Amino acid sequence: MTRIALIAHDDEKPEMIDLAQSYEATLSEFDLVGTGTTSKRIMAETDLTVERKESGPMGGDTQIGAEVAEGRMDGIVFLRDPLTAQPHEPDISALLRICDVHDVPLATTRASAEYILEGLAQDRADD
Ligand SMILES: O=C(CO)COP(=O)(O)O
Repeated sequence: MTRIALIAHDDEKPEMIDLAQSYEATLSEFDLVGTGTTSKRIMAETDLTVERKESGPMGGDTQIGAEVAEGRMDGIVFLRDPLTAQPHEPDISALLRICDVHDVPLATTRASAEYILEGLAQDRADD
């Protein structure tokens, strides 16, 4: 099953919720995983089930990066806050890097996320 990760920094969580609500039917066909607070918010505000990892600053990005390294992840939506420094910046950089290494689709904006979700849904329909 197509497995994707949903991650959003605090300022981007409203955008992530809006994306999850807009694409709820599509996302419901996927196996979803996310960082702690992002997952909790999505589950509170949609009917989606998201496997909860640790919160980002506590290692959630690293856990998701490990799944990328293991070849378990088909795509990542990571809505980053480009204007606020994060204490776990090394973890964030590592996640972006490991997606590059394994050529896993990674969206860091709403517009690119929509392309990835639609592309993965199309791949699924073609299977
Ligand atoms: O910090 C994050 C990603 O780097 C997101 O973590 P939360 O979803 O727990 O807020």
